[in-house]
Amino acid sequence: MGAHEAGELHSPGYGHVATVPGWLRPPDDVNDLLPGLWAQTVHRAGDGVLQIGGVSVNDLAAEFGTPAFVLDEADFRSRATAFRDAFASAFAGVGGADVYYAGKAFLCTEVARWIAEDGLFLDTCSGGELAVALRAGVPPERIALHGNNKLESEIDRAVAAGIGRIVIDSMIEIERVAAAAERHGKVQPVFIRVTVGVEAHTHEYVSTAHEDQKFGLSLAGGDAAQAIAQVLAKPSLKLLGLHSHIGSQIFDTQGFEVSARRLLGLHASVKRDHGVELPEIDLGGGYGIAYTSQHDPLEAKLIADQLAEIVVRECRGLEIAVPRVSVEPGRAIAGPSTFTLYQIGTLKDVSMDGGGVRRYVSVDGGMSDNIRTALYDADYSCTLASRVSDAPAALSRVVGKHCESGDIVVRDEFLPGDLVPGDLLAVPGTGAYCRSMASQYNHVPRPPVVAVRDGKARVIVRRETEDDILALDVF
Ligand SMILES: Cc1ncc(COP(=O)(O)O)c(C=O)c1O
Ligand SMILES: N[C@@H](CCCC[NH3+])C(=O)O
Repeated sequence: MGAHEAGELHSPGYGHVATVPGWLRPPDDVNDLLPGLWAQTVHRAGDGVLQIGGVSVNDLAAEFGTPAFVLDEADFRSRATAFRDAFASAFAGVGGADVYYAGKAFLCTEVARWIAEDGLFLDTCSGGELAVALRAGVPPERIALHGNNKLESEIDRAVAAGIGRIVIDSMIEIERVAAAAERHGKVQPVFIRVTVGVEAHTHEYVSTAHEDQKFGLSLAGGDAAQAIAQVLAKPSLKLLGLHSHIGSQIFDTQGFEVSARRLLGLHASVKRDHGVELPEIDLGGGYGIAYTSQHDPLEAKLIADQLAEIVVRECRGLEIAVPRVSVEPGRAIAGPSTFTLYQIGTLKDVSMDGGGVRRYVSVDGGMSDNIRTALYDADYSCTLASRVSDAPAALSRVVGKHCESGDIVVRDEFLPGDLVPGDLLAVPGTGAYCRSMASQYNHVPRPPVVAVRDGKARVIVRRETEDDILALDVF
């Protein structure tokens, strides 16, 4: 099957004509797994059935039901340790570096344990995430707390637990954290989140360092400098460093370079203006992953080496010592580790406005387990997982079971033309910001997370039940 003109594609054998993105091409073999999108152990076994961690998806569906998030433990942990090692080696001999896994991407007690066992740190951004981290036994000094509106109760709990850093996000919060530290008779280590004025090349909703948004204290407007002076004047706070996170799903280091340069400039001014050499700096997370063939992510080693080069060069120019650097990758560790396993319920060929027919493949989940397509126009890909097929590919749209026409999981994909109800579909790259952003919309219970390793599967987040949902109602 050859490539067609961008924009209009014909699905041989089915007469489907559909407008699709220019980058989408019919595959040579519809059973092929696109490289770079799947967790490391995923492949088709001899019988054609998708396997992960040595377990067949048909067995997983039979034992755990669908929809389910299926997580390759070895993949998750090897990405985490790859970041740990890449940053340790890139910053060895200069200031050193720490990797904070951003738990907002996906967090549960078991994952928090892996993070601690594997020698990473953990970035939390709510009382709930902090509770998971503490229950998992993550050493408090290895935990960070973020958030633009941390509740006083969250601040209190974090200070009481002795967490390693609270990232201050507003002037008001300086007083709140200082008061909590005084109450507990402690000196709380803090960072200040700085808005460095960078327009990250990503979706507006996940871009976080331009001026007109809710996070951080402005560098250009002088709020950051004012916050630094106020924090330094508080005996119950210890300013460890400055923080910047420019956004998420970013593929080039340009934005990080501008951000690091501005942050280090401010860092140097603290020494000049206050005579204080801050020991650390935090460059945030945001490294992109591949959801489709159009994405080309950077390897952890390349990211670490490039950031080290930028930081060392800037520090040399500013004639300051290289501070200890931390980064906060979430998506790049969790995202590729997981696919969502769905069962097909209905199939429908629908006439399109401009002529032609589009095949709608409805699955047993949808926008309640993956809101990213509706929220950010995110692109995903998918494959028939429970068998192989030699039927010609049909241009298809995978949709959920919710009460909205925007309930789309995979906007455009070539799937075998002979799909039937009961077939299983797998959508890769759903380890980050899918389970963590899941809802109970339409009272659809949230799927479990099943971790697979060395031929064994176990539930690490159980499936929600209708009883869980009913139990919330007071009547
Ligand atoms: C402060 C902070 N750190 C880290 C992250 C993790 O980002 P990502 O999952 O894109 O690496 C985020 C989310 O964008 C964030 O807001
Ligand atoms: N939830 C976003 C990322 C937000 C990152 C958190 N600051 C996404 O799915 O892309």
